Amino acid sequence: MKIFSAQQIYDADKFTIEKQQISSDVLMEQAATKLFEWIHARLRGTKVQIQLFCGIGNNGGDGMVLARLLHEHGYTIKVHVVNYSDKRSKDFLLNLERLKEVKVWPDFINEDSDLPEISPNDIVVDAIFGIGLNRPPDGWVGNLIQHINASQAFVLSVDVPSGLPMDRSPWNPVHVIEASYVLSFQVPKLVFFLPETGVYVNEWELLDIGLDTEILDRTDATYQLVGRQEILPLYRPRLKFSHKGTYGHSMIIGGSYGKIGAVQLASNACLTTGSGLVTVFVPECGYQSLQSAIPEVMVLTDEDERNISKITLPFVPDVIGIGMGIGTEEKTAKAFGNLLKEMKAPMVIDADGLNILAKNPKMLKDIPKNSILTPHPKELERLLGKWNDDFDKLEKAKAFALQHDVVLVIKGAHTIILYGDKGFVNTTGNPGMATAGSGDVLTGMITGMVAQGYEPLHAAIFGVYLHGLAGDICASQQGYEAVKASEICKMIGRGFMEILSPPEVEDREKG
Ligand SMILES: NC(=O)C1=CN([C@@H]2O[C@H](COP(=O)(O)OP(=O)(O)OC[C@H]3O[C@@H](n4cnc5c(N)ncnc54)[C@H](O)[C@@H]3O)[C@@H](O)[C@H]2O)[C@@H](O)CC1
Ligand SMILES: Nc1ncnc2c1ncn2[C@@H]1O[C@H](COP(=O)(O)OP(=O)(O)O)[C@@H](O)[C@H]1O
Ligand SMILES: [K+]
Repeated sequence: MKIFSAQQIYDADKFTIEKQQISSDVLMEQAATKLFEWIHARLRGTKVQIQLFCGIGNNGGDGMVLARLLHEHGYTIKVHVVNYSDKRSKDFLLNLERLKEVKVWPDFINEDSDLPEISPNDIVVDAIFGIGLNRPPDGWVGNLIQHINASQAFVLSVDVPSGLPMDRSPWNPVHVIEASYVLSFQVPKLVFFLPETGVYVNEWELLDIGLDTEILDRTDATYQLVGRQEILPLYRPRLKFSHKGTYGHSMIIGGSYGKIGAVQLASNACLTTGSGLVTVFVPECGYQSLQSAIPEVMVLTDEDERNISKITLPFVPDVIGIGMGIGTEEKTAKAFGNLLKEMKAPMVIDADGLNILAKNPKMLKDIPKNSILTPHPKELERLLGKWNDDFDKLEKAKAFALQHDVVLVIKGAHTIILYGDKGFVNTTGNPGMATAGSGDVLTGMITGMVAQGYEPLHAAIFGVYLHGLAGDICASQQGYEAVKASEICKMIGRGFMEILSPPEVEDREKG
């Protein structure tokens, strides 16, 4: 699903109005009717007080229409106009008049007003700012936002949490509505998925407000949200007359004394994802444990007991997954550097493999074509240097991926895969996966997908989605805390099955 920028949303708005020959207030009425229907379906007339805080732009206009519809259906409402500017939008004014016509008189809040009382049992509708926010809210508006956040009431944000800009981090982190639920119009917004701004969005859902499908189809979005719909077409079915050679030979290189488990997790995940053959290359000390833990995996060892010092491969693998638990010893860095020079096979580079690259940037030019890098934020910072905010991070990361012609997987709650000028935002996964070794499992999985012939970008997108899905299945069975990397690995098969035939109620793509 495409993620639009604010400008693209305004353009789609304009196009729809022109093509469908409607006036902008009709679109506003449509949007607010969807909001109303959503609320009405859940409250069914419950006698709860709904306090609507409406700005003076079109987000506030949506709030005005919603207030009228709620009033007409007998709900108890209180309407506040947050009067932060005298540049009121045309449709806000129109709908303010329509609200007065049904005898609802909003109170106007300005700099000098007392903060309205909000009970924890109230429902707050936040329609102060939408995607038009382009400068910091005034101090008193910020205070009102803090007051709403402190109320413990359920806060339903219209389109986006007020105070959240669409293209940068907030000016003041406490002057943003902490939404219990966001009902967002038509398309998801990138801010919902980034660590600095996603925290304001507890849950979100899209409302189809009837923007024209032609413009939605035609608009080229930089970022896409990846759900099952995007994953299913990438799936490569196993063929009846295939054999293990059909699905590639993966090489997993990593480990050091005390960190052989990382290789065990990665190679097991690689096999479980479907790689036909898997060989690992580890320091001598890893031999026994690997041979006894995973009988399906073949083991090659370095001449060094504790660290990788010289990588000699007796065959050319289809893909190499490298870096987990490998350490950053000088001899290891050298061995890795030589491998990069000699090897043409694509690589999936993780963990200390990335740290070695960050310390030795000259090695970057030797990364084989079609390779994938899987940093977590700290590893990414070592590669890129510091960034100002999440948007700056994405720009810098995109430039890095382009310059070195790699697929860059930025791991996190919503892992983002960057390639060329495009980004793919993952929707699966959960905080249970913040656990030792879950990244090693991911590296093994992506390696296994490349081995089977998935294009590198598809291997990364599919692998990340499947990894999160396996983690979600684990969490659904035993709760977040008990999720362990080895358990994620055990659920890979179930993950595939769920992609191919999902359970009846599918709600994983919600925020
Ligand atoms: N296609 C869509 O998605 C539709 C969007 N609509 C609504 O329209 C909203 C956007 O409306 P607007 O463009 O009017 O913008 P907002 O309602 O977000 O903001 C109001 C206006 O205040 C000004 N402003 C920005 N930051 C300010 C600040 N810190 N202090 C004071 N003034 C500030 C801006 O000039 C802006 O136009 C959307 O979020 C959505 O709620 C709907 O009405 C209908 C269709
Ligand atoms: N809060 C979270 N929500 C969803 N996924 C998460 C969360 N925390 C971590 N993950 C996922 O778990 C993995 C952690 O990887 P990493 O930090 O490299 O772990 P390790 O080094 O222990 O293997 C990544 O794929 C990341 O996306
Ligand atoms: K809002």
